Amino acid sequence: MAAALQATPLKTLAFSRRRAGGAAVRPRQMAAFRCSAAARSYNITLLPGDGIGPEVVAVAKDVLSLAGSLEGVELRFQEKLMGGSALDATGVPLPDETLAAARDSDAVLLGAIGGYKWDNNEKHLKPETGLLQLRAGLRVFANLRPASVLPQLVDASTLKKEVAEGVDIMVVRELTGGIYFGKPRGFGTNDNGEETGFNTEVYSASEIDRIARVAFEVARKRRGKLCSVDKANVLEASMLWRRRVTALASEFPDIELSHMYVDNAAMQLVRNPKQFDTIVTNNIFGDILSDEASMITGSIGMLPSASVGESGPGLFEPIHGSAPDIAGQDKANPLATILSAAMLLRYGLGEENAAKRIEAAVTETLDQGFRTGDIYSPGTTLVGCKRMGEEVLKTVDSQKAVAAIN
Ligand SMILES: NC(=O)c1ccc[n+]([C@@H]2O[C@H](COP(=O)([O-])OP(=O)(O)OC[C@H]3O[C@@H](n4cnc5c(N)ncnc54)[C@H](O)[C@@H]3O)[C@@H](O)[C@H]2O)c1
Ligand SMILES: CC(C)[C@H](C(=O)O)[C@@H](O)C(=O)O
Ligand SMILES: [Mg+2]
Repeated sequence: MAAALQATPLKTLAFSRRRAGGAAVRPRQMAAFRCSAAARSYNITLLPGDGIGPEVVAVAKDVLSLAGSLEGVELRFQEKLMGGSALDATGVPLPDETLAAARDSDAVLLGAIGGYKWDNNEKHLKPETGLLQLRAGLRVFANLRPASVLPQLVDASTLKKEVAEGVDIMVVRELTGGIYFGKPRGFGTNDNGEETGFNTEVYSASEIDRIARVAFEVARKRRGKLCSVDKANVLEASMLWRRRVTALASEFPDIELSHMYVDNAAMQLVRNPKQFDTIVTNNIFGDILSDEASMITGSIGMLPSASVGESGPGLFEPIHGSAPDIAGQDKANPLATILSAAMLLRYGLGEENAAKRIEAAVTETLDQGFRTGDIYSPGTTLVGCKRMGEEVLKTVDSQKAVAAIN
């Protein structure tokens, strides 16, 4: 396992805006092989999805493309159906063709899926089921969700300035196990003849070990603190989780490991978020806590994510959903998707300089005062999704972006 980790981007996962840079990044071996003939060139599968997904992916694609070309990287894009739009066109939320294209590419950028129209579909015909199938199909078990409060956005946080300022958390969420995938699940009838619905939270020791190892490695490249979040006072799956994580700690003596129950963690995140560095947790707790952490940073529209496995392409997506309430109105904040594109370059392709260009362009655009509605505060300039994208595009080649590389 340790050897396998070294041959993959997992070894390099240590995203922190403050500490970004300098880390040796190994691109996918296949990607490196493919690009040996020409300059560096990669195949990217775009899955715009539903709602605001196509709006934010269109903007992020342009930024990704420009940052790549400025660094001598050719990115070839192919767009595939996914989620509700795939259901409408093909009858399934993840067509075989989409999964095959994703598997065969060097990295995948997803917008978001879902919407009112499909909310009452049967489970196998839900857009969300397609997303779970995609994550499982790509075997991307480690989901990194960085929540950092940028100085420009302290005022957008719902927390007091002194609480939010300087927060820099990495949530490492297990993504292909737990209650999302456990069996048995379904609907039934109890002894009273009443209808029931049930799911199973189940983790094997090896599933826990592999995500915990990733988290220890991530913590090692950050501030050396790892908090494992569980519900070991009640749930057997969490009891095993805590035992395995504790046992692994002896391999990482330099990491300060702590454990916290998830209900307390939810409370501590808004009481004193600065106490956290790296958090490792299961699939469902990670889903919930990362949405909560996103609000500390100002908006869910700011949080990117990277999902990676032991081999194969990574999946990069904002943590937010399809936001049907604002879809089609050019109101969505594209920065989470743009920052996901930066994670794609760094962790998916090993193109650190292009990633830094994008991150610098985002901070520069915020410095210039441009804000979408979700992060707006008085004195700043309110813009829509497209305009925000244009402003970021203009700064990908700015002096600040170039300085970020050198
Ligand atoms: N990865 C995904 O594709 C994903 C993630 C979460 C939810 N979903 C799906 O999305 C649909 C809507 O779910 P939801 O409403 O619970 O969550 P959501 O994240 O779509 O929206 C929650 C709130 O945040 C706002 N918001 C989200 N992203 C934003 C952005 N980029 N800019 C500005 N505001 C933003 C929305 O307007 C809404 O008020 C559901 O079908 C759900 O299953 C998909
Ligand atoms: C849409 C849903 C399946 C998904 C999840 O629960 O993982 C979403 O909430 C997310 O955070 O990516
Ligand atoms: Mg979620």
